[in-house]
Amino acid sequence: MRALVADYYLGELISFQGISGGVENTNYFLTTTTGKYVVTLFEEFQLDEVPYFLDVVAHLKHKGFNVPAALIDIHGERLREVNGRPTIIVDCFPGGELKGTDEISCRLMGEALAKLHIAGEDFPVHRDSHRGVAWWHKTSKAIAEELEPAQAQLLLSQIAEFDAFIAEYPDLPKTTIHGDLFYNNTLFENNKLSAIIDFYNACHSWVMYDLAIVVNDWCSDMKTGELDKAKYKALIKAYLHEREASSEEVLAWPYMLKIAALRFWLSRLEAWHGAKHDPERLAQQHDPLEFQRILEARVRHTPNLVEFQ
Ligand SMILES: Nc1ncnc2c1ncn2[C@@H]1O[C@H](COP(=O)(O)OP(=O)(O)OP(=O)(O)O)[C@@H](O)[C@H]1O
Ligand SMILES: N[C@@H](CCO)C(=O)O
Repeated sequence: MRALVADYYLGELISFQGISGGVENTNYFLTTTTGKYVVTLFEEFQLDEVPYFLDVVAHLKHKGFNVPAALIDIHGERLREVNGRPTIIVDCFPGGELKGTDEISCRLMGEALAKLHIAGEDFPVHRDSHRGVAWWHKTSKAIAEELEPAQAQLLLSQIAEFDAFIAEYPDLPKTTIHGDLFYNNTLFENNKLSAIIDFYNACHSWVMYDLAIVVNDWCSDMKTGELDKAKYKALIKAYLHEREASSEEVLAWPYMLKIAALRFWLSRLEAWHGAKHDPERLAQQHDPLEFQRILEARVRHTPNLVEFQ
């Protein structure tokens, strides 16, 4: 860490500490004589895959968003390799993670998300998600064999339903999306949204899909999967105030809520199965059942998008 810090304009190393909680990357809080930073070692990407994500963040920062752009080292580079992993250093933002969501934070998130979607429209690189359509086709087939018959049927039938829908609407609006904007990827300070972090699932995809990812995490009761109507209303109303939905997007909404729930059910199942022989890693995994319950709840009932417009 001392050698890494010496290659930046960050003064002297004072201390560093691993951040627990994340499941995709290795992160450290870093304190130097010039301030506080976060070091991220990417565990899932090769060096040449990372610049896309750094460019997305730089684009949004340029447009005024509080997002963690990679710092430049003394060689003029923003991306390095440490222990064989692509590595960056970013500013540490003030504020903290929410313990849970409420109507006020949902309203702030809805407004910020719409602005983020508009700002992402002119980002020139259109990269598909590494956990998008091709990934969920392949992974669902492999995972289905490990599931109970009813679970496998839910997984495969929902993908088939989404495929049939999307084939009818090939021009559904897309933008540069965050792709993983759970409330633990935001920071709040004095009841204000102070930063959006962890853009490493960003991609070019459906706008409504990203909104559905956010709604499923921010507005669901994790024990039952059901939507909290007040949070849902606050988030959707604030979003639609900033960015209107087209008639096709309104039609797509129920499908997007279900496929967004399925995507996280599947990634959690994949991670869980990958870690099942390693108790330490298994204990760190997010619970796949939470997103199975959300998917089941959206299959039982999908709310209307426009009733608050
Ligand atoms: N720039 C930052 N400023 C302040 N805190 C940060 C910053 N980056 C990360 N953190 C803290 O570190 C935690 C983990 O970071 P991050 O979400 O990027 O890791 P991750 O491994 O991708 O996590 P997950 O996979 O669970 O989303 C965040 O929840 C946040 O509390
Ligand atoms: N937000 C993801 C983990 C990181 O991508 C989840 O809760 O499954």
